[in-house]
Amino acid sequence: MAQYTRVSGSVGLITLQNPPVNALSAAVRLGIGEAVQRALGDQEVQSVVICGQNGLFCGGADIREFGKEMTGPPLVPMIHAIEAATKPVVAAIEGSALGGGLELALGCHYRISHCKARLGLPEVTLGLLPAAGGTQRLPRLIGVPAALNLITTGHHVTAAEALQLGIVDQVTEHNAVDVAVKFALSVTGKPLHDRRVSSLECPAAPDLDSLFEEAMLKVRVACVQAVRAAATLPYARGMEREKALMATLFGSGQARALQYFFFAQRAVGRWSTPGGARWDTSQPRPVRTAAVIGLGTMGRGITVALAQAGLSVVAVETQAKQLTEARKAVAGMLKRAAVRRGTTPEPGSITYSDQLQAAARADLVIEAVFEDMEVKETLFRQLSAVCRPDALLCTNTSSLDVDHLASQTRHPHLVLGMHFFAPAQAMKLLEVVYGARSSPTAVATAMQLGKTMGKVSVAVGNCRGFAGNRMLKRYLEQAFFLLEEGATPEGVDRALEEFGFAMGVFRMSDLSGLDVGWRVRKAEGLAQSGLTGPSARVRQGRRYSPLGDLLCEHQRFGQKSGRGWYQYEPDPWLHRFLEEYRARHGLLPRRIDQQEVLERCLFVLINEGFQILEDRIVAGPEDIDAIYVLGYGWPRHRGGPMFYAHMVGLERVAQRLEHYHQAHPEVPYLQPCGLLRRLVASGSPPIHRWRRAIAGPHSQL
Ligand SMILES: CC(C)(COP(=O)(O)OP(=O)(O)OC[C@H]1O[C@@H](n2cnc3c(N)ncnc32)[C@H](O)[C@@H]1OP(=O)(O)O)[C@@H](O)C(=O)NCCC(=O)NCCSC(=O)C[C@@H](O)CCCCCCCCCCCCC(=O)O
Repeated sequence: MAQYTRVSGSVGLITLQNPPVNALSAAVRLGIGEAVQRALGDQEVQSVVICGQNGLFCGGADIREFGKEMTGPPLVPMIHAIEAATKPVVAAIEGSALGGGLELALGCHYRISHCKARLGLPEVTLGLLPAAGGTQRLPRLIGVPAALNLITTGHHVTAAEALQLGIVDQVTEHNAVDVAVKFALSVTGKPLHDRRVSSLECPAAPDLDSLFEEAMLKVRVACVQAVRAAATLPYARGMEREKALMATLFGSGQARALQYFFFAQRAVGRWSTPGGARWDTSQPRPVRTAAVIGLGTMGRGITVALAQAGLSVVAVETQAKQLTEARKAVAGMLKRAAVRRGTTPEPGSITYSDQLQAAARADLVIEAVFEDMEVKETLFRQLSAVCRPDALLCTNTSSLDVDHLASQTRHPHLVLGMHFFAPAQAMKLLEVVYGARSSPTAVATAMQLGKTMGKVSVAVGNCRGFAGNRMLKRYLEQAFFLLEEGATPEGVDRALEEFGFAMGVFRMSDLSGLDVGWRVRKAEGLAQSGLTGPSARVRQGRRYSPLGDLLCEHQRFGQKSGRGWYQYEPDPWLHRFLEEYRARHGLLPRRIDQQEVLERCLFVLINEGFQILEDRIVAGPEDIDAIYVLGYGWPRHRGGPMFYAHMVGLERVAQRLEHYHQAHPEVPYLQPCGLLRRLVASGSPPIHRWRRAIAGPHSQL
């Protein structure tokens, strides 16, 4: 797992070999330790170079080993042995040096980096801290302020930035290993004491105390405490502190959730459908030219996302005024993004037209017109006539029936949903919605295109609301019911925000606009005005809350109209309105605590997630978790709704749902769904076994 060779006569070359990212697994650590001993014991060898195979230095500790019993030699003494070596050791950094990978490089006496490499200590994003000396060596090398920034944010830096900060000694455009070998020859025999980072004094910085106090407020407390130890304690005591702090983090729920989510985001790429199509047997088609139809907010964002991914984009809008505004808005978005990245915008890849005919030569078309079935039906018929027969026709609908739209075209196997989240140029999530007739190639092509745009694409079956909005509906309804029963928007939002959501459900609803859901409910025949008496709160045989509809009837559409669930000016209207509403319907308000808010809103959403798994709308719990963390603001440090259910315990989730169902029998989906009950009955297997437990006719449940 680490190859040792001698090159250029006197340089021992140690190559980490653990594809795909040369993570520091037990075997790699063992291999490095043995290779270092060999190099130091070899009389012919005067200096050593450490590199990674396949152009990537090292992605850090092997995260898959966390949570299991540690085997193999530990990392910290191995890095100490490298630093203590009496022959110069040079790290040749290509690709990435992250986490333990950078800590290994910091233990070397010199670091040479390829110009395209990225370096960083991202442990904090996994709920950990850099505990292989990272919190002690980096501040000694680049000073406390810069080290604190890198360690507490987990940000990666480019090779040029690393050179400026003093993390690396040289940056090259050539083969970094060749350059490092030459460099190693040139430093043979030079004194090493000043090159051992652990022996350096932390550079003095003014007002360190207030810097630490300020950083403490930004929550990465363990990281800050570890770096403070570097600034105030001798190296050996700092290392003890680093280890003790890491031990408190290691088994924490947050660390487990963040590490789970790291792999979940990657697992969704290995998609499959109940029809048997799979990521590894389906070939994506190349997409060079894409057309976007409809240049409202979503269409503009999608145009930018496609252009930034290097595609030629044909942007079509039939209304002249909207087209002119869109052209300006897109140019502005591209300019701002280029300024942020320090590049120049390339608007040349976008052509604009007011004619659908302009989409005729596109490989793939994404429509983002008004969310109305009739409008979209007509458009799909037109696209089917105008576009190439092999063009993929995609809809950005957030809830309409993809199969129905496919049936309007001549080639239904080439029709898909590509559900972007606003703002489309920035949000990481893409739901790729396959219909009953979508071909595996079509799914693979849309999934690949999402990846090219830098998104996490999740394959989702066609159903009302797909995965994300279908679950959201249950969550929103519970929040409305809680208001009926005595809760306030502030109280519900507070509970959800303390749980970790960036925004509670009512604040989120105000931001996205209450009229959007109202329009959908009207189209579904749910929202009806003027109903009174008990029938006002029952629709289609189930409990229904018309509160959202009533707010819209009072022109309270959220932030866009200045008022929604909140008033953006002093106005006691909403609480009075709720009191009158409860009195009118004979509802006795009661005190609702935070636990009930969380259980009602979150467990019902989780229950719908289990139903979605059971319906085979998605292939596994990771899909739902990726959708909720990346698209709906579920706190990442809680791993996603399905991981949260696993952490809480399936039995408890099922029990609490049952409890609420007994209290509210008119809400059928509070009843634990079949899959959840079967998982509990089969002993609540851990989340990584659910996929297998659910799969196909051979289900173990
Ligand atoms: C490296 C990347 C930038 C590459 O990106 P790319 O897009 O090219 O590829 P993918 O991201 O798709 O990855 C490909 C593939 O590889 C898997 N993978 C990536 N990184 C790792 C990894 N580090 N470990 C394992 N597997 C990895 C990935 O999952 C993909 O496979 P899949 O099957 O899922 O498709 C990019 O991959 C990336 O950013 N990687 C993560 C980088 C990172 O976060 N590194 C930090 C790791 S944590 C770390 O290094 C900790 C160190 O500080 C050392 C700690 C020392 C511990 C000492 C402990 C002492 C304390 C005592 C504790 C007490 C214990 C007790 O009490 O029990």
